[in-house]
Amino acid sequence: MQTYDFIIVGSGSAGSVLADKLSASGRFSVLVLEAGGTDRRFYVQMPLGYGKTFFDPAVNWNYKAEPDPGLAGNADHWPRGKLLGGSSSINAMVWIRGAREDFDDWRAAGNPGWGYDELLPIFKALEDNEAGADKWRGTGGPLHISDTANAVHPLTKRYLTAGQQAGLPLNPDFNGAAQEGVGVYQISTKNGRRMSAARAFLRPAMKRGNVRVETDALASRILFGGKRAVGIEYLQNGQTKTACAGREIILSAGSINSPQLLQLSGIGPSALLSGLGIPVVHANENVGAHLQDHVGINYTFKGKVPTLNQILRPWWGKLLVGMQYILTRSGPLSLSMNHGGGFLRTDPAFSRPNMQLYFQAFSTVIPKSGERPILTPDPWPGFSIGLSNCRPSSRGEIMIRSSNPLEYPKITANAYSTNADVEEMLAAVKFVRKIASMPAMAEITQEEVLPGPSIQSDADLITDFRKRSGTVYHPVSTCRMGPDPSRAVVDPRLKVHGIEGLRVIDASIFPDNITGNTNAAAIMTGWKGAELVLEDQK
Ligand SMILES: Cc1cc2nc3c(=O)[nH]c(=O)nc-3n(C[C@H](O)[C@H](O)[C@H](O)COP(=O)(O)OP(=O)(O)OC[C@H]3O[C@@H](n4cnc5c(N)ncnc54)[C@H](O)[C@@H]3O)c2cc1C
Repeated sequence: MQTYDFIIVGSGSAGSVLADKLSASGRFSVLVLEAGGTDRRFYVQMPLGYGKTFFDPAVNWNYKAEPDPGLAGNADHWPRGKLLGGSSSINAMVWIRGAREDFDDWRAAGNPGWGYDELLPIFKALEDNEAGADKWRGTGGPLHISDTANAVHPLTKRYLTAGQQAGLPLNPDFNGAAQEGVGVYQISTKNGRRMSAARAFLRPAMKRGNVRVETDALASRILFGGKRAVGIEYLQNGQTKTACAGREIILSAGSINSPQLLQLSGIGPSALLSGLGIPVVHANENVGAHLQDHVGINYTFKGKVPTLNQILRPWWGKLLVGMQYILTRSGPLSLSMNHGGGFLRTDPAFSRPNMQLYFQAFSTVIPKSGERPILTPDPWPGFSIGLSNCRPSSRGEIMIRSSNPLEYPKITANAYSTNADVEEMLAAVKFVRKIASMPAMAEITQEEVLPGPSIQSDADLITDFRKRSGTVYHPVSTCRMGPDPSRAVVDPRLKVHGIEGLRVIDASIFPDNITGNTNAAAIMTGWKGAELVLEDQK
C-alpha cells in the first residue's frame, strides 16, 4: 500500500488549493482522490456551457433533495460538480466574497483567525482582479477575475438605473468597501474561459512530481488506528484500493460528501450509525446537521426590446455568438448568465444586506428536459430579475441512508421552514416588483410573465415562491467549525473533534452561511486551511 504525507479527498474549490499549497515546497507528497473525471471539456471551459453541465451526469452528482413541504412538496435538483475543480468547474462564476460581518461573526463564535481583517490578505492574495488592486482587491494571484462592466448586455444599464430609482446605491465593487447596492458582477473567468479552482491551483500543482491525482476514485471509508485516521479506502475501476497517510487526511469533498464520508466511516450521530450497522468510531451529532442553504426565485418579464433570447435562440444567432466566441473568446458565451447583481436589506434596521439580486438579460420560462435551457431561451424577448436569501434561519441535514458509499445520502433542506425566512422573501419579491416598476425598466417592459399580474396578495405571493423557489447551490455548515465538540464537527484549526490526523477543509465547515455566493469563501477556506496544516508540520 502506497503512503503519502497528505491525502486530500476531493479536488474542488478547496481541495484544489490544498493540493497546490501543500505540495509547493516539495517537502511533502500529496495524493488527491477525485470521484469524477477530467475538466478538459468544452462545456466546462466555455462559461455559458453552464446550461449543459447543469444536469450532465458525466460531470455532475445530480443530487435530488427530499420532497420539501416548504417548497410546495417539490424535490429540488441539487447539482454538484463531479470532476476536477468540483463545483467551481460547473458553477455560474459570480465572484462574491461575502460581507465583512459574516466572517467577523465566525470569529466571534470562537474561531480565532477567521475574522474579515485576518482573511482579507488571503482574499487579496488569491486573486488577479482585472479591475486592478486597491485596499480590498488584489492582482497577481493565481485566480483571475474578469471585470465584465463593458461586456454585459445593454439592458443591464436599465436594471442598474431602475435599482437606483428604487432606492439602492450604485455599487462599483461588491467585494470592496461596501456590499449593498446594484452593480455588475465580476466573474471567475480568464480570456473567455472558466477560471475554476482546478485551472488556477490544481493544474499547476499537477506539474509537480510530488502530486498524484487519481480520478474516478471514490473515497468510500476512512481507515483508523484507534482514534487516528491513517488511510483511505477508495473505489476505482471496480476495485477497492487503499492509500496511507503519513501525516494527515483532509476531506474536501464538499458540503454533501464530506459529512457522508465521515458518517460512512463511523463519525457521526451514534443512533444513525448503529442503526445502519456502522461501528461508531467517534459519536458526534453535528456531522451532517445544521445544513444551511440559499434559496432563490426568478421574476420574469416580456420586454419591448430584443434581449439575449433573440440572439441565443435562433440558429443563425447561435452561429453568430459561436463564431464570436471561437474567434475572439468574447460575447455572451464568454460570460455568466448573471450580468447585473445587487444586495439589499428588506428591513433598514438590519446591519447588512439579507437579499441578493441577479439580473439576466434573457428568460427560460419554457422548460426543456435534461438541460437548463440557457442556450435555447424563450422565443420572445424576455428578461429576469432573480433573488435569493443570504442568511436564512431554516436548517436541514445530510444523512446517509445505508452503509453503501455508492448510495446517495438523504438531503433534507427544510427551505422556508421559519416565519422569518418567509417574511423576508415576501418583502424581497415585492422589492423586485418595485425595481421592475421603475421608469427605466417599465419603459421597456410589456408584461410580467412569471408569476404574472394575477398574483398580488401576500398569500398568493407566498404560495408562488414556495412553488417556484429552489436552491441556488450554496449548501454549507454540515461539518461546521467551532470550539465546542458538542456543537461542531471541526475545531478552529479544522481538525475533526476527537480524532487525530483528520481535517475537513471545504464549504461544509462554514459556521454559518455568508452573504452571497460561496465559491470565493470555499477557495479562501482551502487557502487558510493549508496554512493551518503547514503551521502544524513545523
Ligand atoms: C450549479 C452551481 C452554480 C453555482 N454558482 C456559483 C456562483 O456563481 N458563484 C459562487 O461563488 N458559487 C457558486 N456555486 C457554489 C460554489 O461553486 C461552491 O460553494 C463551491 O464550489 C464549494 O466548494 P467545495 O470545495 O466545498 O466543494 P466542491 O467544489 O463541490 O468539491 C468537492 C469535490 O469532491 C469530490 N468528491 C466528493 N465526494 C468524493 C469522494 N467520496 N471521493 C472522492 N472525491 C469526492 C467531488 O466530485 C468534487 O470534485 C455554485 C454551485 C453550483 C453547483
